[in-house]
Amino acid sequence: MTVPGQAPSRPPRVVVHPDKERMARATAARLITALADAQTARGGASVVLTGGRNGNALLAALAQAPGRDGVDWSRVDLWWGDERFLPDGDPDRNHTQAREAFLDAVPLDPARVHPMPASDGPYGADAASAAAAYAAELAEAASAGNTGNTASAGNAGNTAAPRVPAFDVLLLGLGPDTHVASLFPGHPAVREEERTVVGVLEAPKPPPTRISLTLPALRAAREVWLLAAGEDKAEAVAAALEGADPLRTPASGARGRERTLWILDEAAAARLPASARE
Ligand SMILES: O=C(O)[C@H](O)[C@@H](O)[C@H](O)[C@H](O)COP(=O)(O)O
Repeated sequence: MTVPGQAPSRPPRVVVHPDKERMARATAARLITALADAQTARGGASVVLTGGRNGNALLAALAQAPGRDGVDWSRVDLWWGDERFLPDGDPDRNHTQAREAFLDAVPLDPARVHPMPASDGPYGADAASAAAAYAAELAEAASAGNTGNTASAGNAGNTAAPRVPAFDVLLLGLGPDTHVASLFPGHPAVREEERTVVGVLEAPKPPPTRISLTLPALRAAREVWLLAAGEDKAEAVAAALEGADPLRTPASGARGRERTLWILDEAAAARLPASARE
């Protein structure tokens, strides 16, 4: 039995594209189809965006995609899996980069765009309070059921567990150290089982202060798509797909309730056995 909020037993699937440009274009088409299907089934759709080069390349491809009007963007909720805790508009913020790549290209409903707080916002430099505020925003959306579906996150069986929407698609980039979102190997955030969003201090990837969804929150998504391109990711991809301990290999703990999809280019797939590919 699959317990909401816990890793399901269905194994991840792997798709490999010839190079990172074609990977971005194909993933944009795949995302358009997934969101249009979600809208047909449930009225709205929700997607969790990721920072990093592959996440931004996907958004740029989405802005250019011929089929993008197949989605009613005014009925899409956009969330973020993590954020670099910097002032609003800082060029290194994931929100700023997403805005430049995509957000201004489609008719989104501003009320359904949910950036994580900035370090010059109401919580000042207090990343923990900013994270708690984002957790509250997620919980409110979950209880309002604004995507028509919600899921528990946190300790299974605990009815007081925090909740997040059952995101239709949650996107994650992959670090060479196997981090996803801002969950770095061995860091306290990767051990979090109760809270859905945490402040992350002393991250090994700059900037050091970040906000991140936790593994239980990531696992509330219907579908988790992990994006990796380049040979520097090949070892991390192989380790995560071998099912290594998520405390040391956070990517292996990122599973969707219905599907986990690894989307790779040839270079990132180089260390996988042929049997691991679709
Ligand atoms: O804000 C961030 O830095 C990220 O969300 C981070 O988890 C990123 O996705 C990976 O480090 C992969 O980044 P690349 O795609 O640039 O390799």
